[in-house]
Amino acid sequence: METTTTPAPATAALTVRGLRKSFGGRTVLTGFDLDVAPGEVVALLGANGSGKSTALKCVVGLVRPDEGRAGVHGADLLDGTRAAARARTRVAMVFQQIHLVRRRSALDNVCAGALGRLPITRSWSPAAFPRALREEAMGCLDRVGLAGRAHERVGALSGGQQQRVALARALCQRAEVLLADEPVSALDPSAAENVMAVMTDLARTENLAVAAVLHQPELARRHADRLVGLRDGRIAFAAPTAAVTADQVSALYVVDQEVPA
Ligand SMILES: Nc1ncnc2c1ncn2[C@@H]1O[C@H](COP(=O)(O)OP(=O)(O)OP(=O)(O)O)[C@@H](O)[C@H]1O
Repeated sequence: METTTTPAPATAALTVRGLRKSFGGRTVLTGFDLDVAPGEVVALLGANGSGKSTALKCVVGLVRPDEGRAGVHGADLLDGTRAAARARTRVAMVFQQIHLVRRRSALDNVCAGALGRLPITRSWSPAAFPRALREEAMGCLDRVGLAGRAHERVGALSGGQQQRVALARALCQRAEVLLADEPVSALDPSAAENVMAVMTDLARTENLAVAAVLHQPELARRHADRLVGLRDGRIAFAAPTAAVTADQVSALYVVDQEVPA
Protein backbone atom coordinates (compact mmCIF):
# COMPACT_ATOMS: atom_id res chain seq x y z
CA MET A 1 0.00 0.00 0.00
CA GLU A 2 1.25 3.46 -0.85
CA THR A 3 2.08 5.59 2.16
CA THR A 4 1.07 9.25 2.06
CA THR A 5 2.04 11.78 4.66
CA THR A 6 1.81 15.54 4.90
CA PRO A 7 4.12 17.83 6.86
CA ALA A 8 3.61 17.96 10.63
CA PRO A 9 1.99 21.00 12.24
CA ALA A 10 4.54 23.75 12.85
CA THR A 11 4.28 23.71 16.64
CA ALA A 12 3.27 20.33 17.91
CA ALA A 13 2.27 19.74 21.54
CA LEU A 14 2.88 16.02 21.11
CA THR A 15 5.75 14.74 19.00
CA VAL A 16 6.33 11.04 18.42
CA ARG A 17 9.16 9.67 16.30
CA GLY A 18 10.08 6.21 15.14
CA LEU A 19 8.18 4.08 17.64
CA ARG A 20 8.74 0.38 17.20
CA LYS A 21 7.36 -2.43 19.32
CA SER A 22 7.55 -6.21 19.09
CA PHE A 23 5.85 -8.81 21.22
CA GLY A 24 7.49 -12.23 21.28
CA GLY A 25 9.55 -11.46 18.20
CA ARG A 26 6.54 -10.23 16.20
CA THR A 27 6.70 -6.56 15.22
CA VAL A 28 3.28 -4.98 15.81
CA LEU A 29 4.31 -1.34 15.36
CA THR A 30 7.14 0.18 13.34
CA GLY A 31 8.15 3.62 12.11
CA PHE A 32 5.31 5.28 13.98
CA ASP A 33 5.48 9.10 13.88
CA LEU A 34 2.81 11.47 15.12
CA ASP A 35 2.51 15.20 15.70
CA VAL A 36 -0.51 16.83 17.28
CA ALA A 37 -0.76 20.59 17.60
CA PRO A 38 -2.53 22.39 20.46
CA GLY A 39 -6.24 22.55 19.68
CA GLU A 40 -5.99 19.82 17.05
CA VAL A 41 -7.88 16.51 16.94
CA VAL A 42 -6.16 13.60 15.20
CA ALA A 43 -7.98 10.31 14.70
CA LEU A 44 -6.11 7.01 14.49
CA LEU A 45 -7.88 4.51 12.26
CA GLY A 46 -7.09 0.89 11.48
CA ALA A 47 -8.35 -2.66 11.69
CA ASN A 48 -8.22 -4.74 14.86
CA GLY A 49 -4.63 -5.51 15.71
CA SER A 50 -3.11 -2.82 13.47
CA GLY A 51 -1.21 -1.31 16.41
CA LYS A 52 -3.32 1.73 17.37
CA SER A 53 -3.54 1.01 21.10
CA THR A 54 0.08 -0.06 21.27
CA ALA A 55 1.09 3.28 19.77
CA LEU A 56 -0.82 5.29 22.39
CA LYS A 57 0.32 3.05 25.23
CA CYS A 58 3.95 3.47 24.18
CA VAL A 59 3.56 7.26 24.29
CA VAL A 60 2.43 7.23 27.94
CA GLY A 61 4.83 4.51 29.04
CA LEU A 62 2.17 1.83 29.62
CA VAL A 63 4.05 -0.24 27.04
CA ARG A 64 7.81 0.09 26.67
CA PRO A 65 8.74 0.69 23.02
CA ASP A 66 11.80 -1.06 21.55
CA GLU A 67 12.74 2.13 19.73
CA GLY A 68 11.52 5.67 19.33
CA ARG A 69 10.90 8.89 21.16
CA ALA A 70 7.91 10.86 22.37
CA GLY A 71 7.74 14.32 23.86
CA VAL A 72 5.30 16.95 25.03
CA HIS A 73 6.34 20.47 24.04
CA GLY A 74 9.90 19.22 23.79
CA ALA A 75 9.96 17.47 27.20
CA ASP A 76 10.94 13.80 26.77
CA LEU A 77 8.27 11.35 27.94
CA LEU A 78 10.18 8.09 27.68
CA ASP A 79 13.82 8.53 28.69
CA GLY A 80 13.29 6.92 32.10
CA THR A 81 14.16 10.02 34.12
CA ARG A 82 12.09 11.68 36.83
CA ALA A 83 11.63 14.58 34.44
CA ALA A 84 10.00 12.18 32.00
CA ALA A 85 7.65 10.92 34.73
CA ARG A 86 6.71 14.53 35.45
CA ALA A 87 6.21 15.22 31.75
CA ARG A 88 3.82 12.27 31.54
CA THR A 89 1.46 14.07 33.95
CA ARG A 90 0.97 16.55 31.08
CA VAL A 91 -0.62 13.74 29.08
CA ALA A 92 -4.04 12.34 30.02
CA MET A 93 -5.46 9.08 28.77
CA VAL A 94 -9.11 8.12 28.35
CA PHE A 95 -10.00 4.49 27.64
CA GLN A 96 -12.99 2.59 26.27
CA GLN A 97 -13.37 0.89 29.63
CA ILE A 98 -13.89 3.84 31.83
CA HIS A 99 -11.30 4.04 34.59
CA LEU A 100 -13.32 5.87 37.23
CA VAL A 101 -14.13 4.90 40.80
CA ARG A 102 -17.80 4.02 40.41
CA ARG A 103 -18.75 4.38 44.06
CA ARG A 104 -17.27 7.87 44.29
CA SER A 105 -18.99 11.02 43.13
CA ALA A 106 -18.28 12.57 39.75
CA LEU A 107 -16.66 15.50 41.57
CA ASP A 108 -14.29 13.28 43.58
CA ASN A 109 -13.27 11.44 40.42
CA VAL A 110 -12.51 14.71 38.66
CA CYS A 111 -10.51 15.96 41.66
CA ALA A 112 -8.46 12.77 41.41
CA GLY A 113 -7.19 13.98 38.06
CA ALA A 114 -5.08 16.46 40.00
CA LEU A 115 -3.41 13.83 42.24
CA GLY A 116 -0.28 13.85 40.10
CA ARG A 117 0.31 17.50 40.88
CA LEU A 118 -0.74 17.47 44.56
CA PRO A 119 1.73 16.85 47.40
CA ILE A 120 2.27 13.12 47.80
CA THR A 121 0.75 13.11 51.32
CA ARG A 122 -2.74 13.74 49.95
CA SER A 123 -4.81 10.60 50.34
CA TRP A 124 -7.67 9.48 48.10
CA SER A 125 -10.14 10.97 50.54
CA PRO A 126 -12.63 13.60 49.41
CA ALA A 127 -12.04 15.54 52.63
CA ALA A 128 -8.37 15.85 51.70
CA PHE A 129 -9.06 17.66 48.46
CA PRO A 130 -8.48 21.38 48.95
CA ARG A 131 -11.44 23.65 48.43
CA ALA A 132 -9.75 25.39 45.50
CA LEU A 133 -9.33 22.04 43.78
CA ARG A 134 -12.97 21.13 44.32
CA GLU A 135 -13.95 24.44 42.77
CA GLU A 136 -11.65 23.83 39.83
CA ALA A 137 -13.08 20.32 39.42
CA MET A 138 -16.60 21.75 39.47
CA GLY A 139 -15.56 24.10 36.67
CA CYS A 140 -14.24 21.12 34.70
CA LEU A 141 -17.55 19.28 35.14
CA ASP A 142 -19.33 22.40 33.99
CA ARG A 143 -17.19 22.39 30.83
CA VAL A 144 -18.54 18.94 29.94
CA GLY A 145 -22.11 19.83 30.90
CA LEU A 146 -22.25 17.79 34.09
CA ALA A 147 -22.03 20.32 36.92
CA GLY A 148 -25.57 19.38 37.89
CA ARG A 149 -24.52 15.72 38.41
CA ALA A 150 -21.34 16.49 40.39
CA HIS A 151 -22.45 14.82 43.61
CA GLU A 152 -23.89 11.66 42.08
CA ARG A 153 -22.02 8.38 42.21
CA VAL A 154 -20.27 7.76 38.90
CA GLY A 155 -21.80 4.28 38.81
CA ALA A 156 -25.24 5.89 38.54
CA LEU A 157 -24.33 7.83 35.39
CA SER A 158 -24.75 6.62 31.81
CA GLY A 159 -21.75 5.45 29.78
CA GLY A 160 -21.65 8.70 27.83
CA GLN A 161 -21.85 10.77 31.00
CA GLN A 162 -19.08 8.69 32.56
CA GLN A 163 -16.90 9.31 29.55
CA ARG A 164 -17.56 13.05 29.93
CA VAL A 165 -16.50 12.77 33.60
CA ALA A 166 -13.29 11.12 32.35
CA LEU A 167 -12.75 14.12 30.04
CA ALA A 168 -13.38 16.51 32.94
CA ARG A 169 -10.79 14.59 34.97
CA ALA A 170 -8.27 15.07 32.15
CA LEU A 171 -9.01 18.80 32.27
CA CYS A 172 -8.52 18.85 36.03
CA GLN A 173 -5.18 17.13 35.46
CA ARG A 174 -4.39 20.25 33.40
CA ALA A 175 -3.23 17.94 30.66
CA GLU A 176 -1.93 19.49 27.46
CA VAL A 177 -2.29 16.28 25.48
CA LEU A 178 -5.25 13.92 25.58
CA LEU A 179 -4.90 10.38 24.24
CA ALA A 180 -8.21 8.59 23.87
CA ASP A 181 -8.29 4.85 23.14
CA GLU A 182 -11.67 3.97 21.64
CA PRO A 183 -13.41 6.50 23.88
CA VAL A 184 -16.81 5.99 22.28
CA SER A 185 -16.75 2.32 21.21
CA ALA A 186 -19.02 1.28 24.07
CA LEU A 187 -21.55 4.06 23.47
CA ASP A 188 -24.68 4.24 21.34
CA PRO A 189 -24.41 6.46 18.23
CA SER A 190 -26.01 9.48 19.85
CA ALA A 191 -23.87 9.31 22.99
CA ALA A 192 -20.78 8.70 20.84
CA GLU A 193 -21.53 11.82 18.80
CA ASN A 194 -22.06 13.81 21.97
CA VAL A 195 -18.81 12.69 23.61
CA MET A 196 -16.87 13.38 20.40
CA ALA A 197 -18.42 16.85 20.21
CA VAL A 198 -17.42 17.56 23.82
CA MET A 199 -13.89 16.29 23.18
CA THR A 200 -13.50 18.39 20.03
CA ASP A 201 -14.85 21.44 21.83
CA LEU A 202 -12.33 20.94 24.66
CA ALA A 203 -9.53 20.68 22.10
CA ARG A 204 -10.55 24.02 20.59
CA THR A 205 -11.32 25.94 23.77
CA GLU A 206 -8.66 24.51 26.10
CA ASN A 207 -5.99 24.19 23.41
CA LEU A 208 -5.73 20.47 24.12
CA ALA A 209 -3.90 18.30 21.60
CA VAL A 210 -6.10 15.24 21.10
CA ALA A 211 -5.22 11.90 19.52
CA ALA A 212 -8.11 9.44 19.50
CA VAL A 213 -8.34 5.84 18.34
CA LEU A 214 -11.69 5.47 16.63
CA HIS A 215 -13.41 2.49 15.05
CA GLN A 216 -15.99 4.60 13.24
CA PRO A 217 -14.40 6.30 10.18
CA GLU A 218 -17.44 8.54 9.64
CA LEU A 219 -17.27 9.82 13.20
CA ALA A 220 -13.58 10.48 12.66
CA ARG A 221 -14.31 12.40 9.46
CA ARG A 222 -16.87 14.57 11.23
CA HIS A 223 -14.68 15.47 14.20
CA ALA A 224 -11.00 15.07 13.39
CA ASP A 225 -8.73 17.60 11.70
CA ARG A 226 -6.36 14.91 10.52
CA LEU A 227 -6.55 11.17 10.01
CA VAL A 228 -3.75 8.70 10.56
CA GLY A 229 -4.35 5.24 9.12
CA LEU A 230 -2.48 2.22 10.45
CA ARG A 231 -2.17 -1.07 8.66
CA ASP A 232 -0.18 -3.99 10.02
CA GLY A 233 1.70 -1.74 12.42
CA ARG A 234 2.74 0.81 9.80
CA ILE A 235 1.37 4.22 8.91
CA ALA A 236 -0.55 3.93 5.65
CA PHE A 237 -1.52 7.60 5.51
CA ALA A 238 -1.37 10.71 7.65
CA ALA A 239 -3.14 13.72 6.20
CA PRO A 240 -5.79 16.38 6.76
CA THR A 241 -9.21 14.74 6.91
CA ALA A 242 -10.45 16.26 3.66
CA ALA A 243 -7.41 14.92 1.80
CA VAL A 244 -8.01 11.29 2.79
CA THR A 245 -10.15 9.37 0.32
CA ALA A 246 -12.80 6.80 1.17
CA ASP A 247 -10.71 4.22 -0.71
CA GLN A 248 -7.70 4.90 1.50
CA VAL A 249 -9.83 4.35 4.59
CA SER A 250 -11.50 1.22 3.17
CA ALA A 251 -8.11 -0.28 2.33
CA LEU A 252 -7.24 -0.26 6.04
CA TYR A 253 -9.95 -2.82 6.67
CA VAL A 254 -9.41 -5.15 3.70
CA VAL A 255 -8.54 -8.50 5.24
CA ASP A 256 -6.58 -10.45 2.67
CA GLN A 257 -4.79 -7.69 0.84
CA GLU A 258 -1.15 -8.49 0.26
CA VAL A 259 1.14 -6.07 2.05
CA PRO A 260 4.65 -5.43 0.69
CA ALA A 261 7.36 -6.66 3.02
N1 LIG B 1 0.79 -7.25 25.78
C1 LIG B 1 0.79 -7.85 24.57
N2 LIG B 1 1.39 -9.04 24.40
C2 LIG B 1 1.43 -9.64 23.19
N3 LIG B 1 0.86 -9.13 22.08
C3 LIG B 1 0.25 -7.95 22.20
C4 LIG B 1 0.17 -7.25 23.44
N4 LIG B 1 -0.50 -6.07 23.24
C5 LIG B 1 -0.84 -6.07 21.94
N5 LIG B 1 -0.40 -7.18 21.32
C6 LIG B 1 -0.57 -7.51 19.89
O1 LIG B 1 -0.13 -6.40 19.14
C7 LIG B 1 -0.95 -6.22 17.99
C8 LIG B 1 -1.48 -4.82 18.00
O2 LIG B 1 -2.39 -4.68 19.09
P1 LIG B 1 -3.15 -3.32 19.40
O3 LIG B 1 -3.98 -3.55 20.61
O4 LIG B 1 -2.16 -2.22 19.42
O5 LIG B 1 -4.05 -3.17 18.11
P2 LIG B 1 -5.27 -2.20 17.86
O6 LIG B 1 -5.06 -1.64 16.50
O7 LIG B 1 -5.41 -1.24 18.98
O8 LIG B 1 -6.46 -3.25 17.83
P3 LIG B 1 -8.00 -3.13 18.34
O9 LIG B 1 -8.66 -2.23 17.36
O10 LIG B 1 -8.47 -4.54 18.25
O11 LIG B 1 -7.97 -2.60 19.73
C9 LIG B 1 -2.04 -7.29 18.07
O12 LIG B 1 -1.67 -8.35 17.25
C10 LIG B 1 -2.03 -7.71 19.52
O13 LIG B 1 -2.40 -9.04 19.66
